[in-house]
Amino acid sequence: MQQSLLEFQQVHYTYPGARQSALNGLTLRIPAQKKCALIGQNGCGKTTLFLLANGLYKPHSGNLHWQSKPLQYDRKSLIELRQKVGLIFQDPEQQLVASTVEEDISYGLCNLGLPQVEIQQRVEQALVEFGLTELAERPVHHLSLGQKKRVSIADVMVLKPQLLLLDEPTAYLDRLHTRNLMATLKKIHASGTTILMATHDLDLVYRWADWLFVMDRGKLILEGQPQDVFAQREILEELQLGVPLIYDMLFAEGLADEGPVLEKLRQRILKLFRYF
Ligand SMILES: Nc1ncnc2c1ncn2[C@@H]1O[C@H](COP(=O)(O)OP(=O)(O)OP(=O)(O)O)[C@@H](O)[C@H]1O
Repeated sequence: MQQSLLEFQQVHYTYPGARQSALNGLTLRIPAQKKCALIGQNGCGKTTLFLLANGLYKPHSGNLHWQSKPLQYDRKSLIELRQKVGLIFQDPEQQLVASTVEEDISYGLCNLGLPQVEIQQRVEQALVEFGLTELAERPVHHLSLGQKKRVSIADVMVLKPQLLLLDEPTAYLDRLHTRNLMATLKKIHASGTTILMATHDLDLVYRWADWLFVMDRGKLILEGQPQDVFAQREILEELQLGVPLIYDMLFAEGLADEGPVLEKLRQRILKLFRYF
């Protein structure tokens, strides 16, 4: 069995004052080294899962394990956990805290109390890696959304997390910025980081992910390789999620069971989107 980084076991979480649970017995393992996608209707609990994954919230019942060890919620353990699990919010405004790009990227490192020389080195490296050198002195509120997104990724990646969580990272991004973001994620994954991305873009899931989770009403409903999950069209239609365009076309042409046809098309699509 593949090693898991983070595991949810029968996790329940209900927001204060809410009548229904946001997570309702969620059991899910995030496999190490994978590019995982998480899909589900609005309100099914994706963001809540992320907030529990990096210890911002604590389960009301059930457990979370990091590399088979139960999460601890004392201050020191949470600081350690947040170094290992980086969370990028959908809206970068929620994440940017300092006045300039450079200060923003150094913020998390300063909180760790690292020596100034190391902070400087890591910030400079992150500025180069994420194409932000020319924006280093710029006030963060003067940046475009795509640039803010890059800064928010740099803020998290400078801490060298093992697991990167992205909540709808392509929301509000145009085609060019989506492409740039996916190229950045490719590099991040190649450097050994496991990624879990929540998204509503099924075509992107099909092209990018190598493992897919489907949630409904606070629970995991399906998981597997995207092609196996998307083949379960009836369940996905029942959940009102649909399937990627390629599956829609194949089903319409009655070719969905033609494994070789599907594989040929898959290879063609992956070739067209090599940067993914
Ligand atoms: N701060 C909050 N207080 C009360 N209820 C909340 C709060 N945040 C989320 N919820 C509820 O918890 C449930 C899960 O919400 P969550 O944001 O995790 O869903 P999601 O799958 O991320 O949705 P989306 O796709 O719209 O981002 C929803 O019913 C939502 O209304």
